[in-house]
Amino acid sequence: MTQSAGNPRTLAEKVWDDHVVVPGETDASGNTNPDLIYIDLHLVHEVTSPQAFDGLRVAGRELRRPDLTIATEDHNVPTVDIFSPIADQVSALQVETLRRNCEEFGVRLYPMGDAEQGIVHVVGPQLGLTQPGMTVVCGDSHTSTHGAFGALAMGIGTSEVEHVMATQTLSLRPFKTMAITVDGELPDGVTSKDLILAVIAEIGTGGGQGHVLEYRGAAIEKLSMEARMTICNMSIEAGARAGMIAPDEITYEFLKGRPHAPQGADWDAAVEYWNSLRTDEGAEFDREVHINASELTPFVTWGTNPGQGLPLGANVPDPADIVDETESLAAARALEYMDLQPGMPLREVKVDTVFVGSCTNGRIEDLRAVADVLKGRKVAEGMRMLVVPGSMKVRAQADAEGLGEIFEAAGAEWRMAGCSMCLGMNPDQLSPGERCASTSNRNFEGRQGKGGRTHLVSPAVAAATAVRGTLAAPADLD
Ligand SMILES: CC(C)[C@H](C(=O)O)[C@@H](O)C(=O)O
Ligand code: SF4
Repeated sequence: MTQSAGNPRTLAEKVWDDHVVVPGETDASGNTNPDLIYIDLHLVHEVTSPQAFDGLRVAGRELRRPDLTIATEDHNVPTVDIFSPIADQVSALQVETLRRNCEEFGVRLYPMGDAEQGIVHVVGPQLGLTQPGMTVVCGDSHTSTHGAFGALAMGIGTSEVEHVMATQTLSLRPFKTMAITVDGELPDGVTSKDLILAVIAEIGTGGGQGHVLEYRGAAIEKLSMEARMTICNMSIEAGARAGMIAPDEITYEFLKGRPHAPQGADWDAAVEYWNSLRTDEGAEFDREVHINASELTPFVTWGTNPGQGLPLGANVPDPADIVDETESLAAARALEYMDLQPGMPLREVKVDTVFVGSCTNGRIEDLRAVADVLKGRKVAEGMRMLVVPGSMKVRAQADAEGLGEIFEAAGAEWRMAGCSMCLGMNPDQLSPGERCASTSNRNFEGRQGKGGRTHLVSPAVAAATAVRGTLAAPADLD
C-alpha cells in the first residue's frame, strides 16, 4: 500500500503513510516486514481489555499514552435498573475489572450512569475524539465505524490491544484497497443500512477480505455522518479490515464544537490538512465495485450471515436455485435455522421482537426515523419492541426532542444505553425460536440469544415491522 508521496495515492494510503514510525524492511529473501504504525486513538471496553491490562501488569509496564486511551462500559451492561448491582456474575466481574484497571492505569472511563456512557463506537465520534486522518483502534471488530470520518480505524485482537497500550504503535502489514462507488441517489425510504446490506449481498461476506474499502460517489457524499457511520460499521461484515469515507463539509459540520475537536486556529489548520485527505485523481485501487443507489429498495436478511439478504419485496430464496454448491448448502442450513420456507414473500414473515439500537443504528438520526413511523401508531399486539440508544447522550437528546415519549406511547420499551440485544452478553436476549427484526449488524445463529432468529433491517423497516407484525417498510402501513 505504501506509495511515495508525489504519486497519486488513495485516502487510505495517505493516512497510512502519515503514520509510519518505522517502515518494514525487505530482507535478503525478498520478504517485507510489517510497518510500525502510530496509533492516535485507542478505545477500550470491558470485553477485550482484561488480559491486555494483565499483560502490562505482569511486565511491569505503564500505559504509554493514557491521554489517547478512553474506555466505556457497553457490552455487559443491563439497559434497565442500571443503578442496581449487575445480577449476572460474569458481567459484573467484567465491568468491575474494567473499573479497577482504568483506575490503576489512569484511563478515562465512562461507567454506567455517566452522562457520556454508551457503546464505544458511538461515544468516540460523539466526543469529537474520532477525527479525519487519525489511526483509531479498539479490541472490537466494529471499530470500522470511525472510518466514516476519514480515519483509518481497525478492530484488533487482545494481544494487539496490549501492544498499543504499551507502545502506542502497532505492527501492521499494508492492506489492499477497494473503491465502492455509489452513484445516483438513494430513493425516498431507502437508507444507508439498505445500501450496505445490498453491498454485502453483492460482494459477499468475504468480498472485502484484506482490503480497506473506500465508499465514494454522489450517493455517499449526500449522506449524514450517522448514515456514513452505519455503512463503515458494517464493512467488517464484508470481511474488510476497514471502511473509509473522505472527510468533507458534512464531516466538519458534525465535528465542530465537540468537546475534543480542535478549536480556533487549530481548527483551521486541521481543516486544511483534512481537505488533503481525498483519493488523488489517478490513484489506483486493487479492486473497484460500482453500485447504483437509485435502483435500491429496503433490504432485509433472510439467512444467518449478513450477506444473505434481499429486497423486502422479494421471496425467501430456494436453495435449489442457487448454483454455487457451498452457497446453496449454506442457504438450506440457514433456512432451517430461520424456520423459513422457500418462495414465501419476505413481507409475510411474522416477527416477535423488534430491536432498535447498536453501534450500527443507535444514533439520534436512527431514533428520529423510528419515531417518525411510530408517531400516532401502536406496536402490534404481542410484539416486544426495544429501543436502545447508542449512548446516554443520544438518549438525552431523544428525550429533549420528545422521541422517548413517542416510543413509550406506541408501546415500545425505551431503555438506557448499551450494546443490548445486539449480542447475548447482557440480559436483553431472544428466547429459543423467537424471531427478531433488528437494526444491528450480525444475524449469526444464536447472536441475540441461543436459538434466536435475526433479520437485519434499517430503523425505518424495524419500526414499520413493529407496527404491522410482519417484515414491512413504512410505505406498507396505512
Ligand atoms: C465483544 C467484541 C469483541 C465483539 C466484536 O469484536 O465485534 C462484539 O462487539 C461484536 O459485535 O461481536
Ligand atoms: S453494539 Fe453490537 S456490534 Fe456494536 S460493539 Fe456492541 S456488540 Fe459489537
